[in-house]
Formats: sequence, structure tokens, C-alpha cells
Amino acid sequence: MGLGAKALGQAVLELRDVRKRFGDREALRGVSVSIGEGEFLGLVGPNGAGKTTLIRVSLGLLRRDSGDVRLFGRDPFLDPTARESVGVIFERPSLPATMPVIELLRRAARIYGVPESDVREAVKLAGLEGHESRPFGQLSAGLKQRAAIAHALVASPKFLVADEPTSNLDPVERASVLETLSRLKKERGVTILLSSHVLSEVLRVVDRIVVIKQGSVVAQGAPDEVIGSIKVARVRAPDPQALAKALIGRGLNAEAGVQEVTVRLRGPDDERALLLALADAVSSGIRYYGIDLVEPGLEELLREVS
Ligand SMILES: Nc1ncnc2c1ncn2[C@@H]1O[C@H](COP(=O)(O)OP(=O)(O)OP(=O)(O)O)[C@@H](O)[C@H]1O
Repeated sequence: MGLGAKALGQAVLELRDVRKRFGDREALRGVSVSIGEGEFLGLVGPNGAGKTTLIRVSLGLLRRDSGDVRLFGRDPFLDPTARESVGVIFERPSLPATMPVIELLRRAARIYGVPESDVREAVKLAGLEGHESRPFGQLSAGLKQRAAIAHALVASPKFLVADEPTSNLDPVERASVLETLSRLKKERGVTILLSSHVLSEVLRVVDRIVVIKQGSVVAQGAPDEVIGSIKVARVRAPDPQALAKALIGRGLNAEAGVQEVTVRLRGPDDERALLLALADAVSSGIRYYGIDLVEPGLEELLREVS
């Protein structure tokens, strides 16, 4: 066992055939993933897919059953110094609630022996200006997450691991946290691993995406490669059940929602078939308001790749 140094290349993190079991539950079933220097990788999967387990094993916080893990070329479980250049952001950041953010950051700066100018830089990069003097506990969930990012940044990490950092946030806050991560990659060249169960938000910011389901990688590649061939149409209709039935009757893969019918299009033939089926539906009295072509969600992607 063991990875030769030659095989590692410039990977910041490399997992090969990693397995992890909790009792009779296999959380990771032979996962191989690598992240190159400066890369922004999205790890996407539904709840319970194994994202957190993969992250904990990658950081050496959890012992794998088999397979190889190298973080900056070292086994993080045997050699915790491999984590020295890694910043970690969790779903619910926990920092002392009563301490003003700026004091938290200064305290971290003293620990890491970095100058005050780095604290100001971290505040700026995390978009925290104007909120620095507020106690951490009084910040909104989104600002708390950005304070956690600033806190991690004070140590100048080369690799930032963010485990579902947006899952607790509203859409505006989600966008601002993702924007912050994106800026870190572009302006600082930080390598980033972002896990999420929301495919659409990850697609917008990452270079590459790894899709995980029940402990196995089911797809990986650039966002376009992974979702390129999957098209989804949402047809808004007053009676989605009736419309879905008519479309299914024409061989389409349609599913009724509350206000719309979701149709998975498997190619240009399906697109033509949808338009013809809608025309037929209208002539038999089933109405629709409009069609939107949308990005596939995680569910649609998983149906396609598993
Ligand atoms: N300490 C543990 N003991 C027992 N089972 C565990 C433990 N940690 C995780 N599991 C199980 O392993 C599987 C993967 O869990 P994991 O937390 O890695 O998934 P996840 O993709 O991060 O999910 P979520 O989005 O819900 O956090 C799940 O079935 C979970 O119940």
C-alpha cells in the first residue's frame, strides 16, 4: 500500500479507493478524488451521501478503513502537520459569541504571529467591513459564516475546506458566501473544496464537480461535462396532473409538481416531442402558461448518472 511520491503530482489532496464503514453502513465505498493546486472543487451529493465523512477522512480527523489519502503529499491521519495550511469552515460556525469579530480575528492573528494588516485584509476579503466591532453571536447566519471565513483566512490557508457552508443561509446570504469563496480563489489562488447538496449554486462557482451518492462517486468533471447532456423543461400549468398525464402518454419523462410539470429531455427528439405533445394537449383542452428550460437539479442529475 502507499502512494509513491511520483504518482502524486501537484495534487493538494488525493484520495484513492478510500473506504469507510460505520457499523454495517458503508459511508465511503472506494472513493477516488483529487484536487489540484488553485482548483475550486465542488463536492455535491444528497444528505447522507458521505460528503462530511469524505472531508473528515481527507483532513485526517477520521481514520479510513482502507485506501490512500494524501494532503499536501502526506498522510493526514498519521501526520497532522499535513493540516497546517488548511482552513476549515463548517455548516454552523462556532466562535465565542460575546467577543467582537475584530477581537476574534486579532486573537487568531496573535496565535499565528501575523501582523494587523493581515487582519484588515481578511476582513476585506470576507466582506465583513462595517461589521467588525459587532459581537459574533449577534451577527446574521450569513455574516457569521463570513466571520468564520475571515477567521480561517488570518492563518493564510493554501487550502480551504468548506463543508456545507451555505446550508443554513437564505438565498442572498448564500450568494454572498459563494462570492466570497470565489474571490479567494481568484485573488489569492486558494485551493477550495466546497461541499453542498445544492447543485445549482455549486455549478456557478467551481472549476470541477464531484457528485457523490451513497458513498460512491457517480460523476465528475467540469460543470458543463457533468450536466451538459441533461436538459430539463418546466412547463407551468393550471392543472399539472392532467398535463403530466398527457405528456407521459406521449412517451415523455414528465412529473407533476404543485404549479408545473418537470420534463427531462433526453435529446432533440424529446424537445420536438414536447412541443408536439403540448400542442395536442392544448387542442384537447389542457392548458399551459409557458415553458422554461432550466438547469437540472441534483435529483435530475442523480437519476441520469446512477
Ligand atoms: N459517526 C457516525 N456513526 C455512524 N454513522 C455515521 C457516522 N457519521 C456518518 N454516518 C453515516 O454515514 C453516512 C454518510 O454520512 P455523512 O455525514 O458523511 O453524509 P453527508 O453527505 O455529509 O450528509 P449531510 O449532507 O446530511 O451532512 C450516513 O448514512 C450517516 O448516517
